[in-house]
Amino acid sequence: MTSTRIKFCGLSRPEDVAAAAKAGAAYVGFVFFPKSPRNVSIETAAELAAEVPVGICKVALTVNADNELLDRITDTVPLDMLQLHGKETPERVAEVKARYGLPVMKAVGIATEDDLPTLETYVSVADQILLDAKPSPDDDRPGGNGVAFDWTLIANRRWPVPWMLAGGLTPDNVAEAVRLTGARQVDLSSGIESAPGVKDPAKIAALAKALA
Ligand SMILES: O=C(O)c1ccccc1N[C@@H]1O[C@H](COP(=O)(O)O)[C@@H](O)[C@H]1O
Repeated sequence: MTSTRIKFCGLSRPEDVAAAAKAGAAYVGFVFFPKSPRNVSIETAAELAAEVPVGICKVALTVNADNELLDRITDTVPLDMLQLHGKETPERVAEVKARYGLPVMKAVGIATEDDLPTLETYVSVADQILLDAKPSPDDDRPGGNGVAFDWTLIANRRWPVPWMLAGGLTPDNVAEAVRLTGARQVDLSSGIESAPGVKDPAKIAALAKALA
């Protein structure tokens, strides 16, 4: 069993949940963002969440969600964490955390050294931070694009809250990413798919093997 904690994100079918659990998932993520090929309805997410074994953290990923959407999600889906993957400010992160009483993970896009100070603005309000590749202006979603950032930018950097590495990770590159960055947690979505939005059980198993 790997010591690296894995988040399998963008699950949309019961068999995805089963494959992630079998591979030793620490977290599973459900995407609530209509522009994503991984978008699930609140009802589907509730059904999937009910299948998640005890001990695996169930995460709802939203992008600039308002309270009305977050109310509906949290009223219906049994969750353990909220992942904010948009342009939410530190004040909004604090507001969401207080309103829902759930741990919050804030995603921050990284492209160059200049993006690193942004991380510091969230460490006092977020329970975890997630370092993802910064989307390009042409991307119609802020994550799940299968793009990696330059991992050497964060080699030997540490933050006072738990953090997760994301962006373009695959079974083929995840071990090197962990070695270079020292990440103890990784988050994958498109790298474990056979087509956009379709999780591949063989890639999920290969990912776990790559970190074993
Ligand atoms: O997965 C999506 O479609 C998505 C949509 C909007 C925001 C974030 C999204 N995914 C998250 O992005 C990172 C990196 O994904 P990938 O492995 O490069 O495909 C990860 O945290 C996903 O959960």
